Formats: sequence, C-alpha cells, structure tokens
Amino acid sequence: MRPLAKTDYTRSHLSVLSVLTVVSDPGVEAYSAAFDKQRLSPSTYFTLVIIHKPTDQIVGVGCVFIEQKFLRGLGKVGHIEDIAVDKSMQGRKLGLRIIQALTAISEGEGCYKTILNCSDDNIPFYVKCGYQKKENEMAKYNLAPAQEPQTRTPKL
Ligand SMILES: CC(=O)SCCNC(=O)CCNC(=O)[C@H](O)C(C)(C)COP(=O)(O)OP(=O)(O)OC[C@H]1O[C@@H](n2cnc3c(N)ncnc32)[C@H](O)[C@@H]1OP(=O)(O)O
Repeated sequence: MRPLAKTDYTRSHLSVLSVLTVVSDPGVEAYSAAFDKQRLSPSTYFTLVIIHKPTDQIVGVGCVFIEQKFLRGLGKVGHIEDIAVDKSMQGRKLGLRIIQALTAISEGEGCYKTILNCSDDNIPFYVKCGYQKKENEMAKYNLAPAQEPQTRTPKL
C-alpha cells in the first residue's frame, strides 16, 4: 500500500473505481491536472492505493480528506471517500486494510472523528472496520455541474 502517484493513471486507477460507479476517462492530462490541484492543498487529500506487485496494477483504492472546521475548537474531521477493491480481489481484507490506514491518517492529522457515507449493503463491512451507524445522509445532485468553479461570490 502506498499514496497515489501521478503515474497511477496507467495502473488502472480509474478502472478500479468503476466497481463504485460509472467512471468516465478524462485523459492523462486532465487526470494529472486534478492530481496537481489536490497537491496545492497540503495535508488535505490523502489517497492510498494497493498495488498488485506481479502486474504493477492497482487493486484497491481509498481516500480521506481533512475538513478544517470552525466548530469544536477549530477541530478537524476526516471524510472517507471512494473506497474500491477490484472485483477479483474482494474478500481478502484489502478493504479493511485501506479503511484502517485511512483512519490512522485521519487520526494522525488530529481529526476528532472520521466519517463516511455508504449503502445499507456495506454497513456490515464498515462495522467490521470499527465504524458505527450515526444519523442519515442527505443529498441534492446538481444536474448541470460546471467544469470550473464559478468565480462569482454569492451574496449571503
Ligand atoms: C465510503 C465509500 O466509498 S462506500 C463504497 C464502498 N465501495 C463499494 O461498495 C465498491 C464495491 N465493493 C468493494 O470495493 C469492496 O467489496 C468493499 C470495499 C466494500 C469491501 O472490501 P473487501 O476487500 O472486499 O472487504 P474485506 O475483505 O476487507 O472485508 C472485511 C470484512 O468485512 C466483511 N464484508 C465485506 N463486505 C461486506 C458486505 N457487503 N456485507 C457483509 N460483510 C462484508 C468481510 O466478509 C470481512 O469479514 P470477516 O473479517 O469476518 O472475514
């Protein structure tokens, strides 16, 4: 297991994520630009990958990003996102290892809690990883998301 590298575009990073949802391929340049963009925010995005050594391909991936709050004495929260293990490698404790490592990063960064959203089907997996169900998820999808963030500051 190691941190995501810029060259992981060629190690099936996106195809491993396709066990989660439909993944579109942005191309290597846009992928590299997104990688660099995350790097501009130090100590914020932590993506880990598990490499299958014989093929040098990614078989597991997961991310935790660190939210700086104004509440809780300027506390921090770790948000676990996009956990995926290649179908051929599921059931071998790779998912568990990824969650353990991401939780350790979150706690090492000083987060007072680490949270995630998941389907009901995955609750038993996260319980085995030491997580417990708390509250509910709400979502509102933007049907026409902008490619670049709007520069206009909304009036509050
Ligand atoms: C925040 C998010 O990203 S939520 C989305 C999570 N990702 C997905 O749903 C994508 C498709 N699924 C996967 O990629 C994987 O199956 C994962 C990530 C859910 C689990 O990873 P795996 O490597 O297969 O699981 P792992 O082998 O580490 O399982 C650990 C334990 O949880 C159990 N477990 C795993 N998945 C499930 C499940 N869906 N239901 C019940 N138990 C489960 C395993 O049996 C194992 O139990 P054991 O210790 O008693 O043997």
